[in-house]
Amino acid sequence: MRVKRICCIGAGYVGGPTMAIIAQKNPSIAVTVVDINANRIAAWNDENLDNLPIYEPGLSEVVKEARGKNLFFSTAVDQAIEEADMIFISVNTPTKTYGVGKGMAADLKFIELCARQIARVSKSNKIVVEKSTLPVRTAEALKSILDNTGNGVNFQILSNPEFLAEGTAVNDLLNPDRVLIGGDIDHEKGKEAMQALVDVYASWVPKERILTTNIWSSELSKLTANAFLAQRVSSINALSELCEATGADDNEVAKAIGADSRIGSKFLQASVGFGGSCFQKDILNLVYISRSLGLAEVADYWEQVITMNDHQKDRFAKKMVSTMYNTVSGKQIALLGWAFKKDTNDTRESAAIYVADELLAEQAQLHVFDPKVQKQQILNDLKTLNTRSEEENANLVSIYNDPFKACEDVHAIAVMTEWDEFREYDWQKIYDQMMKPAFVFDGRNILDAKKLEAIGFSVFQIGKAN
Ligand SMILES: NC(=O)C1=CN([C@@H]2O[C@H](COP(=O)(O)OP(=O)(O)OC[C@H]3O[C@@H](n4cnc5c(N)ncnc54)[C@H](O)[C@@H]3O)[C@@H](O)[C@H]2O)C=CC1
Ligand SMILES: O=C(O)[C@H]1O[C@H](OP(=O)(O)OP(=O)(O)OC[C@H]2O[C@@H](n3ccc(=O)[nH]c3=O)[C@H](O)[C@@H]2O)[C@H](O)[C@@H](O)[C@@H]1O
Repeated sequence: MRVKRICCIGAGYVGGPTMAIIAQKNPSIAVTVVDINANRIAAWNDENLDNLPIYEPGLSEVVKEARGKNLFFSTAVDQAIEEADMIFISVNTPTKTYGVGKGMAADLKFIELCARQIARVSKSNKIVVEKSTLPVRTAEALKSILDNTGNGVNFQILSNPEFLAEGTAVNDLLNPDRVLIGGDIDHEKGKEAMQALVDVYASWVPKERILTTNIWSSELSKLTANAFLAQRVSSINALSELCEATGADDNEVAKAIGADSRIGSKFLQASVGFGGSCFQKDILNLVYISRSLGLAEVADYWEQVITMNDHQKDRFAKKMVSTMYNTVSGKQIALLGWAFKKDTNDTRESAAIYVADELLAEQAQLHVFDPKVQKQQILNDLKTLNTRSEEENANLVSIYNDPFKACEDVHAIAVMTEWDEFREYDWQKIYDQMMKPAFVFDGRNILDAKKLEAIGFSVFQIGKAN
C-alpha cells in the first residue's frame, strides 16, 4: 500500500522537524502534525518563521516550503487521526516523577492516552508508528490497548525510533546514518506495513540505510544507542579528571584514542556534563528495565554512566568555589550559555541548571546570558529543582540580553554551552570590565586559554592541569 495521509501526534522537537522533512520529501502525502498544546501549534503556524516553537538551523526554510501545501499543524487531533492511514506517536516520554519506578522508569501515560484515542476514533485500518523513545516491549501494551478498545479495525504497530540530535536535526534527518523500522516480520500484514513506511523514507534515504528488524530489537536499539553515546561522554569526562591530576591533556588523549578506527573520534569532547532530554532519561529507563528483570549487574553497569555525569557537574561547580578562595558568597558570576548544547533553545537537563543551583547554594549572584534561551525558561528550570523559592531565585539570578553587560563587574565567567559566538567575543573588553583577579571556567574547552591568559585571565579548562 502507499501512504496518502500521515498524522503525527506531538509537535515537539521530534514530531515537528521529522514531519517537516517527510512532507518536503513526499509531496504526494498530506502530513498533519497535531498537539494538545494550542500555543505550540499556533507558533508552528505563525506567519513569522522566527517564531517557530523550536530553534533548529535550516528548519524554518523547510517549514516555509511545505507548510500549507502538504504540511499542516493543528489541534484537531481526532480529525487528523481519523483521516490518516499512518499515525506517528511522537509525544514526550519523560522519567516518572511518582509511584513505582519514580525517578527511573519512563512515564508512558501520554503514550497510553494516544493509544486509547487512536482506538476510539479509528474507523479504518491504521498503521501506528512508535516514534517516541520507549521501553522495549511497549508495542505489546499498545497492541493490547488498540485491539481491546478499538472498533474492530486492524492496527499494525511499527517501531521507528528517531536518532536526530538537536541543533543538527535537519541535517540528521536529511542524511541519516540509518533509519530503523521494526515490525511484525512474521506476518504478511506486518511486512506490508513495514514496506509502507520504508517507501516513505525511500523518497530520500538510500535503501541500504533503511534497516528493518523485529519490533523488540528496534525498541531496544534506541535506548541502547543513547546509552552507548552517553557512555562515551562519561568515559572521556572520567578521564578528564585524571588528566587534570596528572598533566595529561584530555584533547590530546581524545585525539590519540579516537584515531583508532575501532574507537572513532566522535563523542569524545569532555564537558561540564551531558544534558538534554534523552540521555539521562533513556539510561535510567534502561537501568530500570534491567533491574526489573533481576539483572542487577547490567543495571549497575549502565547506572554508572549517570553517576559519572552527576559527578562531572558537581566537581565543576566545586572547582569554581575552591579556585575563588573557597567562597563565592556575594560574588557576581556570569554564566555564558544555558542550553544543553549549542544551536538549540532546549534546556532540558542542561548542566548549567545544576551548576547554577550549586553556586546559588553557595550564595553567589548569577548573571546569565544565552543567545537563544528566554528569561522565563531559565527561571522555570531553577524552579523545577525546588531548592529555594521563586522569589529567592529571581533575586539571585539576573538574565541578560547582552553578553558584555552580563560580564560587567563579575568575579568570574563560566562557559556552560559551546555557542560559537563565545569564541569570537572581545575578551580584552570583557577583561577590562571585570573584577580582578578575573577567572574564566571553560566548561566546554572552547576558548583559547593561552590568549586569555596573555590578557590576564586565570583560566580553568576541563581536562587540563591548572
Ligand atoms: N528531543 C530529541 O532530540 C529527541 C527525542 N526523542 C524522543 O521523542 C519523543 C518526543 O520528544 P520531544 O519531541 O523532544 O518532546 P516534546 O516535549 O518536545 O514534544 C512532545 C509533544 O507531545 C505533545 N503531547 C503529549 N501528549 C499528547 C497527546 N495526548 N495528544 C497530543 N499531543 C500530545 C506535547 O504537548 C508536546 O508538544 C520522546 O520519547 C523522546 O525521547 C527521540 C530522539 C530525539
Ligand atoms: O534520543 C535523543 O533525544 C537524541 O539524543 C542525543 O541527541 P541530543 O540529546 O539532541 O544531543 P547530543 O549531541 O547527543 O548531546 C547530548 C549532550 O552530550 C554532550 N556532549 C556530546 C558529545 C561530546 O563529545 N561531549 C558532550 O559533552 C552535549 O553537549 C549535550 O549536552 C543523540 O545524539 C541522538 O542521536 C538522539 O536521537
